[in-house]
Amino acid sequence: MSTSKSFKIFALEDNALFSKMLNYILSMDDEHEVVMFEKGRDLLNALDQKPNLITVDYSLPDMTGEEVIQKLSTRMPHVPVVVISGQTDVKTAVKLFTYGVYDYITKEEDIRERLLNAINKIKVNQSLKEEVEHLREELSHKYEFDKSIIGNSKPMKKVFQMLHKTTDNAINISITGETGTGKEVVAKAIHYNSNRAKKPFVAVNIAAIPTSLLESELFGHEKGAFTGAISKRIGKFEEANGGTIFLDEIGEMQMSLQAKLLRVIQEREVVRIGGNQVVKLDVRIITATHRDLSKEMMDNKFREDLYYRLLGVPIYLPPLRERENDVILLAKHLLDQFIDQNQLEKITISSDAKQKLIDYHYPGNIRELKAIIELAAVMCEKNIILPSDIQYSSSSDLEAVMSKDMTLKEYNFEIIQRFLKRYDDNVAKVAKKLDIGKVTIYRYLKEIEELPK
Ligand SMILES: Nc1ncnc2c1ncn2[C@@H]1O[C@H](COP(=O)(O)OP(=O)(O)OP(=O)(O)O)[C@@H](O)[C@H]1O
Repeated sequence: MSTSKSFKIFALEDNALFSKMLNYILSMDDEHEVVMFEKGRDLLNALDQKPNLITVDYSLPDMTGEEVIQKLSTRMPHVPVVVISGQTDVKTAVKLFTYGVYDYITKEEDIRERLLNAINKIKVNQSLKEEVEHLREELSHKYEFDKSIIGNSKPMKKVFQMLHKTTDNAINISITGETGTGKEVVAKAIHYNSNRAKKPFVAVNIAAIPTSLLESELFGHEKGAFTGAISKRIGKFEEANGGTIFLDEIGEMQMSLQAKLLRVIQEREVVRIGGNQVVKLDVRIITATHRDLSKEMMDNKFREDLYYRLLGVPIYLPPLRERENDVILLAKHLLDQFIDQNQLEKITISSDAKQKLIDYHYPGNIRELKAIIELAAVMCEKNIILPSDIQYSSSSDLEAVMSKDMTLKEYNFEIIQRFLKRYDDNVAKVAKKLDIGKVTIYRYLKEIEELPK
C-alpha cells in the first residue's frame, strides 16, 4: 500500500538512546516524516523545509532549549512546538508557554501516549485551520460580483460600477433598497471581493435583537457587567476586527445607542461593557436600510453626525420591477440553484410563463421571485414551468397554498402528490428526490385516503 508522508516532524534531541526511542514513537504513524536533529543550530538552519511540528529537548549541548524556542517563536510562530524535558519544573514550563509552546511533556513512562495525543490534537487543529482557509477561498469565489449578484439591466450595471470602486479601500458603504432587493448579498460580495476577504464578515440585524441586548451584542461585556452577564463575551465589532461588519436595518437603532456607535467609529476602539481594556478596531462598516435615512435624520430619529459617518459610498438597489429583463435572468438562476440543491432533473420555463413573470410587480422583490420559482418547480409537471404553475402572493393561488388556509401538513400532501404524479407513482424515486423515508410517503397516502371525501 502506498503511503504519503504528509506531516513533517522535526525532533531535536541530543541523547542518542532517547533520540532512537523518539524517532520510533514518532514514525509509528505512516503519515509522519521524521527528521532528527542533535543540535539546535542544525534544526534552525533546516527550517526552510517547512516542518508541521517541532519537538524540542529542553537541555541541549550547543544552545539552551529556551534559546531555540525563542528563535522558533519569531521565525515560525505558526508551527506548533512541543517541549520534551527531563525535569518537571513548573516555572520553566510556565515561561515556555509565554513563547507560545503548544505542550510541555516530561520524559516519563507515559511519554508515548502524551506525545501522540498532543500530535493528534495538533493535526485536528491544523486540518480545521486548513478547512477554514479553504472555505474562505471558496466563499470568495462564490461571491465574485457577477456570480453572486445576477443582473444585466441598466440600473444594475450602475450598481456594479459602484461595487468595483469599493474593493481596494476600506471606505464605509451604505446600501438602501426595498426589502428583498439583495442588500445582504451585496454586502457579502463587497467583503469577499475586498482585500479583507480572508478576515471575518459579521452580519448583525439590528431589528432582530432586543434593544436591551443590542449594546452588549455589538460591543461585548465583561463577566458580571450586569445581571445575567455570567461570562465575558466578545462583541460583534471585536469579532469582525480586520474584516467587515454588516449592520442590517441600521434605521431601527435607538438614539442612545447611535451615540455609542458614533463614539466607537470615531475613536476606532471599543471597551466592553463593565470593562476598562481598550480594544483597537480596524473594521469596515457596511450598513443597510429600507428606510429613507435622510428623512429619519430630518425627523430627528437618526443622528446627523452618524449618518454622514456611515454614508461612505451609497449604493441604491433598485426594486426588481425596475430591472427590465433581469427578472428572467434571476428566475433561471434561482431555478438552477433550486434544482441543484434538491438534485432534481432539469426544468425549463415556457415562454408564456416567462411573460407572466415579467408582467408582475414583485413587492417582495427577489426574495418573492425565489419563492415563486421554487413553488413553480415543485408544482410543474413534465419538467416545464407553465403560466399556471406561477402563483403570485397577491393572487389567490399562492395564498391558498402558503397562508392560513393550508396547514404545513396539507402543504406537504400537495408536494408529495405533485411529485408522485411527476414520477408515475414511483414511491422510491419520490422518497429519494424529497429526501424523506418511503414510510412517510405511505403514511401520508394513507392519511389522504382516510380524509372525509
Ligand atoms: N442580484 C441577485 N442575484 C441573485 N440572488 C439575489 C440577488 N439579490 C437578491 N438575491 C437573493 O434574494 C434573497 C433576498 O436577498 P437579501 O436577503 O440580500 O435581501 P435584503 O435586501 O437584504 O432583504 P431585507 O431588506 O428583507 O433584509 C436572497 O435569497 C438572495 O440570495
